[in-house]
Amino acid sequence: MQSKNPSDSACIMTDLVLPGETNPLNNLFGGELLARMDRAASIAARRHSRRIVVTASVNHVAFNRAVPLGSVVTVEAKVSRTFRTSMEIFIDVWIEDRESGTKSKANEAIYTFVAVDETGIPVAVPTVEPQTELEKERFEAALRRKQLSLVLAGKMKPSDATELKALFM
Ligand SMILES: CC(=O)SCCNC(=O)CCNC(=O)[C@H](O)C(C)(C)COP(=O)(O)OP(=O)(O)OC[C@H]1O[C@@H](n2cnc3c(N)ncnc32)[C@H](O)[C@@H]1OP(=O)(O)O
Repeated sequence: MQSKNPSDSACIMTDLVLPGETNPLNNLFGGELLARMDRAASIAARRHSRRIVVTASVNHVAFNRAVPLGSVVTVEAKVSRTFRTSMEIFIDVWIEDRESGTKSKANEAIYTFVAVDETGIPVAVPTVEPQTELEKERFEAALRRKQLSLVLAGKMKPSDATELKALFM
């Protein structure tokens, strides 16, 4: 299977924050942002694998900044690393200043998707070749994050998490 670049499958979705999508403080509701990120990430995973993909895990979400009503929000999802059947997707969320048009980072998240066949059985995906410094950094740290996610899900024994153990030794 031929390796792909993260930019080959990147998904960039830009949309407004409307009144039905906000909390009592008139900021974007967290669940709405999670759904937008899930959609963008699933498109990137599907483009990369050209398969049916399912969300296996939400590994990390940081709601660092509130996103006010009326904001123009850009959700950018890229494959950061692949394993046999799973893909780690990194999502950056940006808000656009109305007057200057400058984009500033509001939030980020990391999701894991698995490619499956028509019966839901996991299938192999192409590898990814990071190109930029940021893509390389994210690629390098992804195995650690995968092991942490598997340990937290009870799917890996902490004693088998070699990359995690290496952090503390
Ligand atoms: C329930 C919902 O509605 S959630 C929203 C939509 N998502 C879904 O419906 C997915 C439901 N879940 C599933 O279908 C299955 O659990 C699957 C396909 C995600 C995984 O199936 P499993 O039988 O666990 O398969 P398997 O053990 O082979 O794991 C497949 C891959 O997922 C990875 N994986 C599974 N769980 C996790 C996790 N919590 N974190 C990180 N990776 C994980 C495995 O490490 C493996 O990766 P690899 O092949 O790249 O090494």
